Amino acid sequence: MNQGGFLNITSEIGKLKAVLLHRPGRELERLTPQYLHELLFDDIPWLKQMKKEHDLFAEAMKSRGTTVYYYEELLEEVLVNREIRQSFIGDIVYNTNIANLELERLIEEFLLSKTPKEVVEIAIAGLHKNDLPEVERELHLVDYIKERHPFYINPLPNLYFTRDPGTVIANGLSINKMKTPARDRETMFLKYIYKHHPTFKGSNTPLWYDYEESHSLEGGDILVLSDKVVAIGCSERTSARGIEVISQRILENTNIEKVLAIEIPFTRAYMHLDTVFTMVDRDKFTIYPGVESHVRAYELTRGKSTPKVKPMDTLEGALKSALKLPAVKLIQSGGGDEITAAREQWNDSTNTLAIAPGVVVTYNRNEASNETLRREGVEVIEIEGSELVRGRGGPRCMSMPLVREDL
Ligand SMILES: NC(=O)NCCC[C@H](N)C(=O)O
Repeated sequence: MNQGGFLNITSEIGKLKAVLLHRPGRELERLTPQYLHELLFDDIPWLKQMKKEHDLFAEAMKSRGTTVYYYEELLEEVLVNREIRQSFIGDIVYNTNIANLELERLIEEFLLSKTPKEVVEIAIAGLHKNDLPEVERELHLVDYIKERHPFYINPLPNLYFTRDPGTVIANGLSINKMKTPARDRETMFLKYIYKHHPTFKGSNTPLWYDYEESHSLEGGDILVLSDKVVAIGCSERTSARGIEVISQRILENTNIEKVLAIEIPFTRAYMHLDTVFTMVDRDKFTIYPGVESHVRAYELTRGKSTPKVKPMDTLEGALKSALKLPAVKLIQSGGGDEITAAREQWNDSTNTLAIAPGVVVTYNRNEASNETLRREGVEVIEIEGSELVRGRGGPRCMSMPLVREDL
């Protein structure tokens, strides 16, 4: 069924051929202590170092044959067309909640005077109130009340976690519905790329989910385990109904026969399934031991209008049965020490990115977890992540695979 189109993801571990990234930019320099929580950060990274680390991350993939695409370049190419640019600017302004038509018009005019590159930059880094040229206008109540908020357009510091707004499943794309307002606008960019970029558009690229739907679904929760099985975490960010809706669609329209819904504790430290559990080889997974006993798995199969649900006894049993494997290995992160495991999980030890079967990219700081993976026969490519990690995501979070070789 996977024919035509550019996108193809039929596993978590097939050789990675193309990936979508975002190189951290000026949006990170707009984080202040006051807005950290709202913008889903716990700390303020150093951008210059972050960029170096991100470039080395991209290089690690390129040197193994992966083509790297960047959000800002694709968007810029799309926005060269004036009509599309106008519509994009209209959508950005509409989504700002400025609630003042005159001001909205001024911002729209300001953005229309910018080049496609500048528009992309503002769309991602935000528009500080000081950046809009002063014009005489009557002040409305909303101007006074919202006066202290520094931005007309909020920055999107989480965009470098490209995993979350979009997910390729089989030959189609899910443009996800983000749970929090801080990340809402990220998904709109993907819609423009999907609709208008020559590499991505095409009638044979189905859309499995749309950000305009009502139930949250984030990419960090979606793991394409094989051409027949997808796992979706039910988490702080991804709703049970969102899982049902997308599952029924992929069960009806692809070769996928089962979706494993994996319930994890709803808490910030484990915001998505991939912060505690990732696939590293055909029958190997890494898992944060602190979460193992709290995880519940449900097997979903195609139903009439919504999937049939079967609760499973254990995660291990559910994986074995769905993947039709005689055994699976759950590799515990942290090298068997409870404190080390918790510390390293906070720094994304279990957020591995497989770039081929049994070959993963991880942060070098998670020494015990990396060592454990190696002992289990996994090749570990370490990258520096002292600044990148401050946004609370690892190599898997920072990548949106577009094309993998089938296994
Ligand atoms: N897949 C992931 O777990 N992504 C990490 C997202 C971190 C970001 N600061 C967030 O809270 O959404």
